[in-house]
Amino acid sequence: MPPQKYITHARSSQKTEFSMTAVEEKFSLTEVLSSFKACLEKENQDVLMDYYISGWKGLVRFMNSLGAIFSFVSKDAVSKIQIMEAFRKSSSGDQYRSLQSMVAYELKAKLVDLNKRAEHSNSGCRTILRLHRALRWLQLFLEKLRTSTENSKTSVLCTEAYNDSLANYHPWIIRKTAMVSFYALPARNTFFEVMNVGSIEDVVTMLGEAMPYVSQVYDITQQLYAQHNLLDLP
Ligand SMILES: CCCCCCCC/C=C\CCCCCCCC(=O)N[C@@H](COP(=O)(O)O)[C@H](O)/C=C/CCCCCCCCCCCCC
Repeated sequence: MPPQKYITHARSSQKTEFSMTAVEEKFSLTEVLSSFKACLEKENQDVLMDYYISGWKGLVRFMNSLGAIFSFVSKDAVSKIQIMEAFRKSSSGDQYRSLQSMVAYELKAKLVDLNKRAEHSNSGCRTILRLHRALRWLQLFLEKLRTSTENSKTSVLCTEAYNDSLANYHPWIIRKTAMVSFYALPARNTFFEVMNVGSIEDVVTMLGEAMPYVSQVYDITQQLYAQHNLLDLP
């Protein structure tokens, strides 16, 4: 259950195209981020796959509401989500209950291509690594938004977050395409509106409360992958 303060204030009179789409789809960033809190199993700090996937699905819904220009990004995220859902539904689904159980299972069964993509080109470990890197971008971007000022440009915040995270893993052509698409991002105030959380102050409060959970999921995953030398999977 999301914490009490995470109350969504559905807005009835949004004016922009971005806002209308988000309202129609009932997107609330609060709910999406609460999936990342739910990921964390209390007893042993395992990261639960179903909530992890659910968090990503919510983010993709949000991204789709930003317009077709971001479809190249959401298509890639969707295909990775689908790979993980297929593993979860497969006969080995229980092994994919958490990121920890997935790593243990795939490594033991030699289901991960460690040096070159070959027989197991879409392993769970590799697929989650791509989403994990993107989670770092999200963490940086939302923190920048949280601490931004009225004059901050979302395209600049997004570019900075991208350059400090995902860009390090993308070839030139993807980096250029991503940079161009960032200019199409809505302005800061519109962004805050489409989050569907409430006033700017409410958004800042919500992000301050929710981001530590996203960071915890990121840190635990990073440690897990580092421990097993999986941070550079091809
Ligand atoms: C109100 C604030 C809320 C923000 C919500 C943001 C919603 C974000 C949703 C999804 C984030 C992007 C997920 C992208 C996954 C990228 C994984 C990746 O790196 N894939 C590449 C490598 O995969 P393989 O080829 O090795 O299988 C792949 O090549 C990438 C292709 C697509 C380009 C990705 C560009 C990433 C830009 C990220 C910024 C998105 C900006 C959206 C702004 C809201």
